[in-house]
Amino acid sequence: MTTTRIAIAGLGAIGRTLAARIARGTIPGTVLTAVAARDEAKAKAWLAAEGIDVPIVALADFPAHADLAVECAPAAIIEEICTPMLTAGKKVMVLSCGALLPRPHLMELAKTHGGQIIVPTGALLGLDAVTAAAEGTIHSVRMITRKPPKGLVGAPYLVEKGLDMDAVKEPTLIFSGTAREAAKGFPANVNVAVALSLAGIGPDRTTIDIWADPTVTRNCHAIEVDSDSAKLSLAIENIPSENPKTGRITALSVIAALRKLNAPVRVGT
Ligand SMILES: NC(=O)C1=CN([C@@H]2O[C@H](COP(=O)(O)OP(=O)(O)OC[C@H]3O[C@@H](n4cnc5c(N)ncnc54)[C@H](O)[C@@H]3O)[C@@H](O)[C@H]2O)C=CC1
Ligand SMILES: O=C([O-])CC(=O)C(=O)O
Repeated sequence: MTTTRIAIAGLGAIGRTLAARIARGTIPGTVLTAVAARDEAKAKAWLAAEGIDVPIVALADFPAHADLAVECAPAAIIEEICTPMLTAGKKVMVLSCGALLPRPHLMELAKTHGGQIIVPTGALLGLDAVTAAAEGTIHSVRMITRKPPKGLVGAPYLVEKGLDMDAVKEPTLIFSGTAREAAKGFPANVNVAVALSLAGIGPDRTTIDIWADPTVTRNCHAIEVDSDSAKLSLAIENIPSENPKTGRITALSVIAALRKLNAPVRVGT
């Protein structure tokens, strides 16, 4: 079996789950060869406590260590992670996929050097069926997201509009627009809408309503797709991880995607 050397950028809610699983050897065909962290001392202590023996390296040095980097860091540093790997013709699995929209040059870089940007299903569902439907004609894609107000705190859109999530006492529609606009206003909250748009009809035709809803404890996403091959009605209720903005299933989606890389049997598109 081929072995893919993996580097992880960001040891937060997603990165730590992922690092522990790969290092334990539970994903055949993968080996953890490097990590990058903002706080090196904290990362070193965590790696030691977990018994993970892997170097902490600069993002620029990832290509020397890995075939594939998993980006699970703040959206703002996507360039620092993707540029060296893609220039070296390597692969990057991107969780902060909303940050790809204003940076089409990263996709060009992948094309020019024979690298690849992989956007996993992440905290969503149904991208298999949406990509299949996109091979025919999709008429519309609509998403409705409901999150507990604390899962939205800090979003630039809320800051700009002066919306206080502590003051929300009943379900409140706080945003309605395209996936592209949502990615700008909520870069750490609705990467899922961008993944959906990239699978289907693009960020300017995919629409999303975002509700701050104190009656829910999970991050809930509902999707309606109308196409010439199928009508899809999908829903997922994500249990938040230690990061209230991020569903627990996100790291598991990355693990499932990594397992498929070199598996002798591969299920799903
Ligand atoms: N595509 C999807 O379905 C989903 C995407 N996400 C996105 O994935 C990303 C990661 O999410 P979480 O793990 O929950 O975030 P997190 O905030 O728990 O972890 C991010 C980590 O990156 C580290 N970091 C910051 N600057 C760094 C640097 N220069 N180099 C290396 N590490 C650095 C931080 O110290 C932190 O440990 C976020 O952008 C989030 O919005 C989250 C959930 C679903
Ligand atoms: O976990 C979720 O429900 C979705 C999320 O944070 C994102 O799309 O960035």
